[in-house]
Amino acid sequence: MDHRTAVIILAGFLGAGKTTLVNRLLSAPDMDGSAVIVNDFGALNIDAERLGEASNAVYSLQNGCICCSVQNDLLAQLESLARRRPQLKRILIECSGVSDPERIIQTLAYPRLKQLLRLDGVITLVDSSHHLTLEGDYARLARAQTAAADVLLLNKTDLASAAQLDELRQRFTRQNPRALLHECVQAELPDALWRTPRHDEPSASETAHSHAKAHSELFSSWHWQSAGRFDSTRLRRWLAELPAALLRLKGLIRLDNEARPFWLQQVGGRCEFHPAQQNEQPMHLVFIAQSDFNGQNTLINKLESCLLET
Ligand SMILES: Nc1nc2c(ncn2[C@@H]2O[C@H](COP(=O)(O)OP(=O)(O)OP(=O)(O)O)[C@@H](O)[C@H]2O)c(=O)[nH]1
Repeated sequence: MDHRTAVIILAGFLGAGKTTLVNRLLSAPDMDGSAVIVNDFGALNIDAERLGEASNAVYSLQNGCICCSVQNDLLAQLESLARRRPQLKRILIECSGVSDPERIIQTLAYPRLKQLLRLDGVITLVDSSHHLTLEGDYARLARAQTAAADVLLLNKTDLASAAQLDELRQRFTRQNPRALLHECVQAELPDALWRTPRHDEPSASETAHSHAKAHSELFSSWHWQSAGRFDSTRLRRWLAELPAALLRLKGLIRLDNEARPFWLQQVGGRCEFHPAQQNEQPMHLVFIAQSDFNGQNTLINKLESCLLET
């Protein structure tokens, strides 16, 4: 019998629904004895903050990507978790939206981790409404994410057309025929797809991939904080005019006279607010844009003009 702690890697491009899936898995009945490592590319780990509201088994790795700049931190975190908590059943690794999961598979193949951990599977989420619009290096990164998958979750089917779904099915059947394809909304994943191990032991050839381009060449990220609160009408107007080169925006905001803060989520031209738990923190937002985007100052100036006067 294999007594090593199981590891499941959750990957997928920015905003595909990884945190939505982790949230769902955290409330599954047999998730006791599981831990989640959450990586965010930005300087603030919004995903870990959001998940931390639901579970105290969440560990954060931030300010870089676990597939490259904070890969050593991942190795140390995994080793420390497995040694400190040998009774741990499972570790979920939520990659940042810019991670290449093959690099994480490579990390798990290090002998000192391999004796403690076994990789059960790579689940890659795809934003079905947005995936086909990715181009160039962004499309290549998304392709690396889907190529590494044992299970491919076509998420956000509520936002995708029948033609988009058809093209995605054909594309993935061609590109990664060994992956199980599942279509869903809000990352709804049947238990059998994540409870059943699917990944073969990583081999040397499998781990010999090279990185196409450094993340800093593709993405820029910055964060913003304020002790104030927004006028919701002005903020909504600002959100409606965000440039396409801004790939992801998320964080904690306060609106008008509302007592509770909200989690703001913006991706693929869509925006959502979800109530946050009691949170004493000031507003803070993380931005991830294409590296050639140079409108950061204008964007922030306009954002600050949405603040209520104090
Ligand atoms: N309409 C729709 N929205 C969804 C679905 N799944 C997730 N979302 C929304 O998409 C946004 C991004 O979801 P997340 O789960 O945060 O995505 P993520 O992959 O963790 O994002 P990053 O970590 O920033 O890459 C949130 O506003 C979700 O509520 C879906 O099936 N349909």
